[in-house]
Amino acid sequence: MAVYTDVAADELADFLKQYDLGELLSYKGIAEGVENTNFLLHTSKGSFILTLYEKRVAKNDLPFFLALMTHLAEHGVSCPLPVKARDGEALRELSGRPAAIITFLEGMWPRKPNVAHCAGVGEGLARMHLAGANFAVRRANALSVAGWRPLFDAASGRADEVQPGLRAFLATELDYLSGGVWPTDLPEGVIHADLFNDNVFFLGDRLSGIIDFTFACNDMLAYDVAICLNAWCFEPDHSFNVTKARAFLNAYGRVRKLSEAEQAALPLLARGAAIRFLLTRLVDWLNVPPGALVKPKDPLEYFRKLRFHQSVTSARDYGLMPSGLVA
Ligand SMILES: Nc1ncnc2c1ncn2[C@@H]1O[C@H](COP(=O)(O)OP(=O)(O)OP(=O)(O)O)[C@@H](O)[C@H]1O
Ligand SMILES: N[C@@H](CCO)C(=O)O
Repeated sequence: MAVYTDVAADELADFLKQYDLGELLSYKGIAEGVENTNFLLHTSKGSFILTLYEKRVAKNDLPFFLALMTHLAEHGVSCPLPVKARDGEALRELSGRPAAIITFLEGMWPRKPNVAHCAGVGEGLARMHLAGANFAVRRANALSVAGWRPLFDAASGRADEVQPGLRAFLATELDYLSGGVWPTDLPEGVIHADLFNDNVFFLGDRLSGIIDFTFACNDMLAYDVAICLNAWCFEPDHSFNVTKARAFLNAYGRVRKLSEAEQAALPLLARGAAIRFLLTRLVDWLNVPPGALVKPKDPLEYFRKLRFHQSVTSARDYGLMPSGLVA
């Protein structure tokens, strides 16, 4: 459970006086997520999510995230809307942390994603990419190639405690990916950058909402596709499910066609996406804050995914046909 920062009831009731959200009826820490502290609030005006932004989120970036959610919601993406306080500002401070309240979305994230969920997320991701096209604020991706080396440096000394040989494996892969192969000329835009199954809500098989924009940034759109291939198209035993990948990529391509260059870059982008999550998970695994109610995620899941992508020779291995995406 990710509650790094506790908030007392009277402190929260005081905080809510800045809003027009009625009386606080109840609140509780949310038993999911690893990055930030989240509370579910019930007030006399409805249900809301209160987020206290923690370690990996830079305060300067928060206006970007909040403005992006507002922009996307106004352009047809089902995502939370930041709630403004009476002074017109959504970004505030609580318990010494930057904090914001956002609207509550109905739905459940799929614990066992099926092919229909993968198609839903493909369509939803592409729609989000199109809706973000005219968003004017920019934020660089702090967790792209240049951001991986510091993570490696932070974790490498103890990487072999997690798995013998992991340090050397990561060093070799990092040298390869940062040695000039990483694409620089693919179409860019606003990407979610963390669209895992716990960040996509469904009602049945229908996508009902996308949450958690705290890694959103400007980067290659196809990199977001590669992140989703990693997050959605493997089975619990870590085997790649090409049926899910094909459903995901086809659904994406029906809304926004991937160019030939984007398709060709997918195996490399998928390797980059895999090492990014392997590294952040490794750092978190080795550094659980004392007393924090959080269950760190398994870094070795991404070691296995990375090994798979290293064996991929073309996007055909992801179920793509050379003639294009639309089946
Ligand atoms: N707008 C929302 N509507 C409904 N539930 C929400 C909303 N935002 C967050 N939640 C709930 O809170 C949980 C954690 O939220 P979130 O994924 O944003 O946490 P995080 O720690 O910031 O992220 P993560 O670890 O996924 O990067 C979600 O799984 C969901 O149950
Ligand atoms: N989605 C990330 C955690 C939040 O960044 C992971 O599964 O490693």
